[in-house]
Amino acid sequence: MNQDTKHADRTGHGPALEVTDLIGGYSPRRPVLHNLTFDVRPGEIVGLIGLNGAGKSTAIKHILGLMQPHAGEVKVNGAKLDADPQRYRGSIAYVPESPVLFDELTVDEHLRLTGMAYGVEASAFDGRLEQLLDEFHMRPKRGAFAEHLSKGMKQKVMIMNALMADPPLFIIDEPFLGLDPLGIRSLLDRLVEVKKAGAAVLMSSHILSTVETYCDRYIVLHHGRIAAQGKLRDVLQAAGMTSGTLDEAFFRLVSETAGGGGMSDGR
Ligand SMILES: Nc1ncnc2c1ncn2[C@@H]1O[C@H](COP(=O)(O)OP(=O)(O)OP(=O)(O)O)[C@@H](O)[C@H]1O
Repeated sequence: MNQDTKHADRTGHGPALEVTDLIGGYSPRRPVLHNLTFDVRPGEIVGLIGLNGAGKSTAIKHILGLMQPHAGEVKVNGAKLDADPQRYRGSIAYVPESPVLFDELTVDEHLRLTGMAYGVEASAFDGRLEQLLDEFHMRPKRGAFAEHLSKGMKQKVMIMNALMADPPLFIIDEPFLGLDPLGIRSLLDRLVEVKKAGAAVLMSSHILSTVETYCDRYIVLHHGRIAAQGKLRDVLQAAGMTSGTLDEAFFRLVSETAGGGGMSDGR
């Protein structure tokens, strides 16, 4: 199958991720997320941005199915978690902010485990493994136990696992922490590739210049609400600006004294 149509065929024509009126948080009496509605479609990278404590990780935990919505719903690849957990979970690869690896497994073994968990065919596995080892400069470490890797190398293994799984939806939380400049470049190059191949990517990051350059749309979370979403012009408009950078618009939106926090649902 042609790379360009592969993910689109797997996901049909609907969004890879659909979040509707999501209210959520850690206690039903004190919701952290208030009526979040957004989607991520095949072939796009969407940036999720917000200050510390805005609710980005909480939103991601709801999307991953680690937390139950108080109200509203999340669909991945057209499926709700309770209705079709296999399709839901099998459609997501998640790269967390802090790497989570098995200390006693090697780099190769992690990738093999991921390949098996996501049903990667043996014929595709070897090619992907060799390519990832080269792209992330991890060939010399392929036999090393995870506990003997540096912090950035551990993060690279998490990213390589996600790329090995090659799912319709990538959820990536602050991926640049700890990565060296070559690692950041490799990741960004690959995100552009997977997007072109029809995957959907939701990426949370505080590096707004990179988010602006690489993301097709943005979601600005502020105090658990969507303060703006859409393309740069939509975010600028929500911030009361007609031109400027994402960074400038973001600053206006989240700075209480500047009268930020206006709502917009532009696409
Ligand atoms: N385990 C938890 N139990 C209770 N409240 C939590 C828990 N984790 C986070 N919170 C609260 O939820 C709110 C949103 O936090 P969240 O971790 O989603 O923010 P974030 O946007 O990911 O921030 P950061 O940029 O710092 O990672 C904060 O008020 C935080 O204190």
